[in-house]
Amino acid sequence: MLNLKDAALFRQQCYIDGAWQDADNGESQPVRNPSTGEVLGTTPRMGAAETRRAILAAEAAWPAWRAKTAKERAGLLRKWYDLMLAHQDDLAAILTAEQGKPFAEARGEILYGASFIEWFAEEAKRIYGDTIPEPVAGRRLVVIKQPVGVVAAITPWNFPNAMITRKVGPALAAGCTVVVKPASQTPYSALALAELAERAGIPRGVFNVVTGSARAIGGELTANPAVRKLSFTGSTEIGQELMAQCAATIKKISLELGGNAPFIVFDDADLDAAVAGAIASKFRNTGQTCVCTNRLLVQAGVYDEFARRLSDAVSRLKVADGFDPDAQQGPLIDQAAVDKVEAHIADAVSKGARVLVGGKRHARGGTFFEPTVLADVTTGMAVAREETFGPVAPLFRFETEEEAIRMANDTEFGLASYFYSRDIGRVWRVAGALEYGMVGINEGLISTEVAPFGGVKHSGLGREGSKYGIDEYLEMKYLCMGGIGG
Ligand SMILES: NC(=O)C1=CN([C@@H]2O[C@H](COP(=O)(O)OP(=O)(O)OC[C@H]3O[C@@H](n4cnc5c(N)ncnc54)[C@H](OP(=O)(O)O)[C@@H]3O)[C@@H](O)[C@H]2O)C=CC1
Ligand SMILES: O=C(O)[C@H](O)CS(=O)(=O)O
Repeated sequence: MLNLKDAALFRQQCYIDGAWQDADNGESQPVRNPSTGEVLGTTPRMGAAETRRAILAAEAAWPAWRAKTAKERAGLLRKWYDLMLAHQDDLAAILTAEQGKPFAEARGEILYGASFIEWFAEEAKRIYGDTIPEPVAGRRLVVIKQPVGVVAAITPWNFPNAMITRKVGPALAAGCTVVVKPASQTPYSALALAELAERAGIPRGVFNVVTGSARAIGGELTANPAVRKLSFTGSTEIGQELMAQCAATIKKISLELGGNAPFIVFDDADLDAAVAGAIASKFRNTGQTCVCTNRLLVQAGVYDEFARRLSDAVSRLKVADGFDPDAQQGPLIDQAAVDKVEAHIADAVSKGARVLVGGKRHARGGTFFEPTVLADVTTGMAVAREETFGPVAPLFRFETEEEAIRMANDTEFGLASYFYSRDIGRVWRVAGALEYGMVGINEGLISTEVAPFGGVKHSGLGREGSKYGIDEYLEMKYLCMGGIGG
C-alpha cells in the first residue's frame, strides 16, 4: 500500500508504556485515504480501560523523567528531531496517505513539526526562575518552575504531525510525560512519531499514543486526577466540552480552537503581494487550517482589480491526488467537509453572491472540490460568521478603515488576522485595533515555532511555540526562606 523506505514506521497498534498493543477487546477501526477512499489499515478501538493504563504508565515514568537534567532531556529530544529529519519522506508519505495534503506540503509539515522538537530541546535548558529582594531582613525569596505532571493531548486531523509535536515537544522538555489521542482519521502519523521516539531512547511511559473512542478516551483523560494538564487542538465546540469536563479536577488547560480570519486589502496595498498572500493563507491544506483566511475584506477602490487577479490565480491551482507531483490542492478530509463547503456557497449565492471561479465539486469526484472565489459577499451570509474550513474565498467590500476594523472584529473568534497596507500609520492603527492573537501584516503565512501561536475569545486559551510555549507545561513555586540571619 505505502511504498515506505522504512516499513516499520507504519504502525497499526497503540503505544502504551513502551509496548505496541491492541484494544483489550480486539476491536479496531479502519483508516481511509481521503483521496481514493481505499482502506490504508486499521488502528485499535481503545476505550477508558486502556487509557487508564496509559495514564498509569505516564505517571510511573514521570519521577525518573523529571529527575533527568534539562540537558539530558534535551539530548533525547534532539535525537528524536534528527530521526524525524532522517525519515522525512516516509513520515510525509504516511501523512499524505491518511490526510490527503500534497506530498510537498506534507514534507513541509514534517519540517514544521520537527522544528518544535528542536526548539523545545533548546528551551528545556532555559527554564529559569527568579530571586526577589527580601521585604523582610533575614529572608531569601526565590521562584522556581517545575513540570506540571502527566499531560493529555488531543489533536486534530489537519496537521497530524505538527499538532502533536507542538504539544509533546514542550511537555517533554519541561519534564512532563504525555498521553496523546490523535484524530481517528489520521492516527498513523502519531504512531510513526512513537516509533521514532522509542528509537531515540525516550523511556517507556514518557510518550504514549491511544486511538479509539474519542468520547471514552477523552472522558478518562479529562476525569482522571492523575492528569494535570490538557492540551487540545480542534473545534471550539469540542474544546468547550473538554474544558467543562476538566473543571472537576481543575486541570491546567490549553485550547487551540476554530477561527474566522479576516484578510483585509486596503487601497494602498501591493496587490500582487496581497494576491500571493491570499492564496497562501486561504488555500494551504485546501483551506483546512484554523488560521486560513475565512473572509477577504477589500477596499472599494481596489475591489474589482483584486477580484480579477485573485480569480486568475485561483483558476490555475492544480487539484489532484496528494502524490501527484503537481498537486496544489488535495481532497477535503471527508464528505461532511464537502457538505459544509457546498452549504456555505449555496447560502451565499441565494443571498446575492456571485461565483467568479469554481463553486462546485471537482470532476475528480470523491471529496475533491473546485477552488472557489465568491464576489459581492455580505455580512448576512453564513461565510461571514462560520469557519468554512475549505477552499472558498468570499470577497466582502468596504469603504473606510473604521468599517474594515469593525467588520473584521465582528466575530466571536480571534485567532489569526491579516492585512495589506504600505501606510505605516495605518499598519500600527489596524494592528492595534484587531482583536486577534496573531496579525499577519503584508504576510499570509505567519506560523513558526519561534513565535507565540494562539488566539483570544472563542479561538482558545494559551500559546504554543516560542519562549512562552513551555510555560503551559510548568508550575511556578514561590520559596520563602527565613532565619538566614545577617
Ligand atoms: N483549530 C484547529 O486547528 C482545528 C479546527 N477544527 C474545526 O473543527 C471542525 C470539526 O473538525 P473535527 O476534526 O471534527 O474537530 P473535532 O474537534 O471534532 O476533533 C478534534 C479532536 O478531538 C477529538 N474529539 C472529538 N470529540 C471528542 C470528545 N467528545 N472527547 C474527546 N475528544 C474528542 C477528535 O477525535 P476523533 O477524531 O476520534 O473524533 C479529534 O482527535 C472543523 O471543521 C474546523 O472548523 C478542526 C480541526 C483543527
Ligand atoms: O491547527 C491548525 O490549523 C494549525 O495550527 C495551523 S498552523 O500552525 O500550521 O499554521
